[in-house]
Amino acid sequence: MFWIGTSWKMNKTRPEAAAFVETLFSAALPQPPEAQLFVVPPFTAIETVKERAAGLPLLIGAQNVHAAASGAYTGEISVAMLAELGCDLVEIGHSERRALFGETDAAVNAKAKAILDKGLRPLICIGETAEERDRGAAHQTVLRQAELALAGIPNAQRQACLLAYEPVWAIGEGGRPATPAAVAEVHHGLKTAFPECPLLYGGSVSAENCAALAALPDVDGLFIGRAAWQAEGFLDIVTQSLSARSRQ
Ligand SMILES: O=C(CO)[C@H](O)COP(=O)(O)O
Repeated sequence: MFWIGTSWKMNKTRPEAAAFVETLFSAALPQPPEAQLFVVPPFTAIETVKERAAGLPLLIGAQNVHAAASGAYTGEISVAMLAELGCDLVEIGHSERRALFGETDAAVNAKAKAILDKGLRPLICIGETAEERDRGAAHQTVLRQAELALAGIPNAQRQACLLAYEPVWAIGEGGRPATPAAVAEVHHGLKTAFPECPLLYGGSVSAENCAALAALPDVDGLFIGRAAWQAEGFLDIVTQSLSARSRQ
């Protein structure tokens, strides 16, 4: 199955989220087992997306969670609260959360376990910085991050864990897209070490490079930011990626 999703980061009001979903109804969306589509709205739009997307083959995620079940954690949200909203998956370990909000590998591991305990899927982001790549430590960095994120999680449960390789230098406006060759190399190493986990690529995925990335043998999905924030862009990438895979 090929996974294709987008995180909206801190973008979209509820009307904007509803409009995105409305556009998806005008397309014939692929379904499992061919593909699994997902969107990861900000917390405030999750319920809107869930309600408006009823009947669509679309999973809904959240962008963060606290590992504790409840308690005095002002500003935080538990897995049970996300499950109650109908979330299917929770993104953790994104480089922006690691760099801007101090999310550690230990926190990612605790969150992954809490997410799995409630029957949701963790979407675990990993990726090396430009400095780590330049000194030849890209493989070592992502293998360490994945190992720490999955520590103590048995193989049977790892199948529910999505890994997203997102090199930090490839993310966002200032990012430079990773070449398919660079993605293939890192994905091969990760797939060899963690064969149970579906492995997605993210970081400047676009209409221009999605087909080449989707065609790579160790890429089980694409995790898209800016290029999929408009529904038309998302649908274009879905169509191109799946037809690239069908040509393999
Ligand atoms: O999280 C991401 C995908 O949703 C990632 O940060 C990539 O963002 P993009 O570079 O804007 O595609």
